[in-house]
Amino acid sequence: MATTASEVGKVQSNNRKSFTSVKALTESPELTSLPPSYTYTTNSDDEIVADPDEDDPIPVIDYSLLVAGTPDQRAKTIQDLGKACEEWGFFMLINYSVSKSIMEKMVDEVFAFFNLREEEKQEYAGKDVMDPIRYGTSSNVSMDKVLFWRDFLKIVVHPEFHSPDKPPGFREALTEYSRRSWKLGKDLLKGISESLGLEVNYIEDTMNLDSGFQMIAANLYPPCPQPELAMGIPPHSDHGLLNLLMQNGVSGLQLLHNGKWINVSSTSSCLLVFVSDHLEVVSNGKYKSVVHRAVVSNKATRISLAVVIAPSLETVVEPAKELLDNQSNPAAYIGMKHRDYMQLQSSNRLNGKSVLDKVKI
Ligand SMILES: O=C(O)CCC(=O)C(=O)O
Ligand SMILES: [Fe+2]
Repeated sequence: MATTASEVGKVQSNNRKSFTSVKALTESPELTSLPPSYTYTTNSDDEIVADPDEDDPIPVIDYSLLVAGTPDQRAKTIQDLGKACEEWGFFMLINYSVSKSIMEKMVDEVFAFFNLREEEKQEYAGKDVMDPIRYGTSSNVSMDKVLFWRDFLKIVVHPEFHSPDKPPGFREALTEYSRRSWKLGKDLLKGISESLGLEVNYIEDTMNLDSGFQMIAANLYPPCPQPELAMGIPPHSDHGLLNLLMQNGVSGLQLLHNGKWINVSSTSSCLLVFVSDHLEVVSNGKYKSVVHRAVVSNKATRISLAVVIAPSLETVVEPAKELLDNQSNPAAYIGMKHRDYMQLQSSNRLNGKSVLDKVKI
């Protein structure tokens, strides 16, 4: 009997839950059109997709001025940081302390992981959102009504470091990139604390970043035969405080900003920084986690690599008391343990800010 496209790449290994990766699907010669299970419908008639407006460009933050600028430069950068978090929930970071070679090495190793044989990758397949290493496809296969055109690898690297054993250079690249990006995230959170009028170490201390949760999420979006009918990741906001994203020079990210989907260009020389749900909670809604999605193309394979900088799993995340006032600024979110927030997210379909809405008062 002929193998159908949906069976391609389905590998049974060690009783783990196996699945068909998008990568395996695209390598099947039968694939000429999008399988119906991947057909995603948007209200595309109502949607506006645009490049950033010249009058309202995506904010750019210079990291070197934050950590090594004059007092005036640092003060101005903190102010810009606050404005970016408030108005966009997103900014591009330039002149940061992770070298291009470390980033390129990491992207190469991520490619090498996805290029392993399907059997080898499926060793890490499925199971629970709390698993330290998780290879998967779509978003949450047991919940998704439509499958998304994306394979992923998620790895928890702090407080305990984990890494797949293959490919051979992966662990070393991941060790270096995790360490550098964690430091970067903490430096940004110092500036963000100050931009809220809080002590420089406020977020670091109250979110228990000594045992904070850091996860690296690599996304692979292979070329898609009918990209206009498919979606890489549907609209969502991220858990955690910040998400630092790099990509391999192929575009696909869009942000929801003032009711429009804004294309984020593909430059690989900057890091893209997202305000995530827990920073929205801590700031009591002053800073907004940004809704974003990833669209796909039929030309090139896109890789993006997200670093989630988040409170320790046992931290109850709630609005900073120092920012609250019973009359003028009452708490707008209930407190919730980070671990419970993650579980809640995994039991919901990705859908805009639907998880954050559950902790809104
Ligand atoms: O691939 C992208 O540009 C977005 C990835 C993303 O939103 C995520 O990993 O949470
Ligand atoms: Fe995201």
